[in-house]
Amino acid sequence: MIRFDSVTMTYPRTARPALADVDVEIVKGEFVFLVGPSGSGKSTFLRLVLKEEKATKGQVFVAGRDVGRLSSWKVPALRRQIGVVFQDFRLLPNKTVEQNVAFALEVIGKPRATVKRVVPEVLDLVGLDGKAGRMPDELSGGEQQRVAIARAFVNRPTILLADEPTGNLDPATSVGIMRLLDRINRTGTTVVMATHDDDIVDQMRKRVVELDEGRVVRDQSRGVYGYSR
Ligand SMILES: Nc1ncnc2c1ncn2[C@@H]1O[C@H](COP(=O)(O)OP(=O)(O)OP(=O)(O)O)[C@@H](O)[C@H]1O
Repeated sequence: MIRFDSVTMTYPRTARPALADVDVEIVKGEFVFLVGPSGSGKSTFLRLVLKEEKATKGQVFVAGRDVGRLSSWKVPALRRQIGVVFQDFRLLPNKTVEQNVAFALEVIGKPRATVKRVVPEVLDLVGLDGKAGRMPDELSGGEQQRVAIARAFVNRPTILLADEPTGNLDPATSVGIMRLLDRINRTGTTVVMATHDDDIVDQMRKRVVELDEGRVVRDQSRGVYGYSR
């Protein structure tokens, strides 16, 4: 589903590569934690999957396509297959919960009848039925993250990328968010999550890929967080 073949990525005007000779293969339906110190390259890895950055050397394959060779007009179709969740939720503040989720479908031209049908389904899935009419600032952090996950998942992407999704949440709320990501993973969605949350990684026992200064230093199935931060 995602394959990095000897990928090196160096940002302009920097000396050290953000990713150096990375080889990783993630198959359909896997759940993978990306761990490593700040600046080790986790976000850069996710940006390469989305083609927000381009590999300096090597190849990145997503859903069977070499994204480096993908023409720019095909990038929206690539991104439609990928849901993304961030630490800071990134909801539209002046839209309701329901409108935030619906908007993700409207911008890709889904018919109104489809939007009407699937938005309540996904709000139910993330445990937010009854909150459809609320504004984001009327929700707790955990609820806001559920909206963000609903928005990322409403189009049923094949891949869900999460960049520190529990970074702003307390431990109990984080556990709820992880249960939800696990449930989404069990529907067959490949999940890749960058995190500093050692408790969560240790509890979930999923595959762990550890980066250090842009290199993969560990790739462990049913892994643990494994280093002190
Ligand atoms: N836009 C950019 N321009 C130049 N250098 C960058 C840019 N973005 C990231 N970097 C550098 O690339 C390296 C990897 O950064 P990245 O954000 O991928 O790390 P990270 O593991 O996600 O860190 P964190 O845990 O703090 O989010 C760092 O040295 C960082 O300074």
